Amino acid sequence: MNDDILKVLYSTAEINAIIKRLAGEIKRDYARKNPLVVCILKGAIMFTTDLVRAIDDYCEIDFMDVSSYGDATESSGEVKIIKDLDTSVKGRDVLIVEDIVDTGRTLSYLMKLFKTRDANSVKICTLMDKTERRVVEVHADYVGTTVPNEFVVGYGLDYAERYRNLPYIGVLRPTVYEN
Ligand SMILES: O=P(O)(O)OC[C@H]1O[C@H](OP(=O)(O)OP(=O)(O)O)[C@H](O)[C@@H]1O
Ligand code: HPA
Ligand SMILES: [Mg+2]
Repeated sequence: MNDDILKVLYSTAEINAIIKRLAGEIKRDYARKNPLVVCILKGAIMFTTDLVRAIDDYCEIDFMDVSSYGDATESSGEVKIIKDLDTSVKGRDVLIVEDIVDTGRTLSYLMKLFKTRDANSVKICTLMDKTERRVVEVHADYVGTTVPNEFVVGYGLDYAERYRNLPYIGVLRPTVYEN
């Protein structure tokens, strides 16, 4: 295990089991709807690629890159679009895929944006929900698991762009970011 990881919260096998359950729910709810799956870069990259393969049914995939954390463990509060979608969401059933809901600012911003762009429906699928940290109200339709108020990394999630490639989700040793 990486020395900077205090403890593993979810192993690869546990992540896969969560994804199988979520994919089943999504496949049932979106049957014949051809949803537009929107992966929020960069954190949701691993989750999205595994989720859409587990859904194994019609869907289109697009990517949007937004950022509010920079290299910090605290959100700046301001959401910036780094890369917008290539696809129009007008009339589409949009499923936003996120790795984690923390303060809720990113998803609250995206929900409003896609509604003003006249999506037919907008739902959220998040692998993790850190409910204790919520600042802005956000309802996620599909939630993999609720996580404690600790800074987690791996399986797409970073601290200062590191640890995204760990195949598990772990709690980062606070000494890594406190110094
Ligand atoms: O609920 P919030 O407080 O808005 O936090 C959640 C968001 O923060 C992280 O992304 P980040 O902006 O760090 O960019 P990244 O995905 O490229 O790491 C994470 O991937 C979510 O997108
Ligand atoms: O716990 C977290 N880890 C990594 N990125 C994050 N963005 C919001 N919360 C987190
Ligand atoms: Mg993100």
